[in-house]
Amino acid sequence: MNYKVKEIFYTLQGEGTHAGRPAVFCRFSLCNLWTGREADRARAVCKFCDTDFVGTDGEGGGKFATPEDLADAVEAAWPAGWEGNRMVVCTGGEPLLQLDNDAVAALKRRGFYVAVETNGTQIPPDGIDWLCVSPKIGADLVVSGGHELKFVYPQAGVDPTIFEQLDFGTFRVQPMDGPDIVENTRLAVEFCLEHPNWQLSMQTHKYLGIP
Ligand SMILES: C[S@@+](CC[C@H](N)C(=O)[O-])C[C@H]1O[C@@H](n2cnc3c(N)ncnc32)[C@H](O)[C@@H]1O
Ligand SMILES: Nc1nc2[nH]cc(C(=O)O)c2c(=O)[nH]1
Ligand code: SF4
Ligand SMILES: [Mg+2]
Repeated sequence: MNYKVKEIFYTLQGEGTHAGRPAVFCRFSLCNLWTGREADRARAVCKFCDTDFVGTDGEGGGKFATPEDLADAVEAAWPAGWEGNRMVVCTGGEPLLQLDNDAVAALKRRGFYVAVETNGTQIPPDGIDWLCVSPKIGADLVVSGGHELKFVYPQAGVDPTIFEQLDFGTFRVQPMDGPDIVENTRLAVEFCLEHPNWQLSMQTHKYLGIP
């Protein structure tokens, strides 16, 4: 596998259960639900993406020929001298188009807690420590369980409670960023207050002004 990676950078996990935790982000190129080109956004399955995942030209990005090369690049982004508390968030684009058993194993050999952000359309590899699934209306959800379900809300008028039958440890709504972020945040708060088995996920990095 030749891994194509847009960028690798060190920051705080901004979203979900692990918000606030230092982590290396490995953003894989490519997604199956959008080309990443603005000209294609209106006809994409996933139209609200907030991320540039095209190419390999970001900070720390590139093409990595082997799992070891990929894991070396992730390790190089972790602060020198810190053996403990290592965490990597594999995201994208859609990371599970590329992240395979060997890459997860190589990251774990370097002591990383391996978290994944996925749209749920691909079967995950073995060994993932934290699987966060963010379903997209209009795409086939093939993952039926994980640690965290994080539904961008509101989305196509769909009631998030349809996902409650799935086997996830925690259920969250995350306000859809874009022109309606203020109203979407109000709606997400209201949804949680009316469904106490759901929690709010904020994109805290956007408020903090960090990547
Ligand atoms: C850019 S995606 C990459 C990982 C994967 N393709 C996915 O969709 O889960 C990372 C996270 O950002 C969320 N996201 C993307 N665009 C968003 C937006 N406009 N507002 C809020 N969350 C968004 C996704 O749902 C996902 O949870
Ligand atoms: N700080 C920070 N936290 C994040 N959590 C999920 C992200 C993503 O793009 O997948 C993300 C991101 O882009 N930045
Ligand atoms: S599935 Fe994820 S990476 Fe792909 S377009 Fe949607 S939010 Fe962006
Ligand atoms: Mg992001």
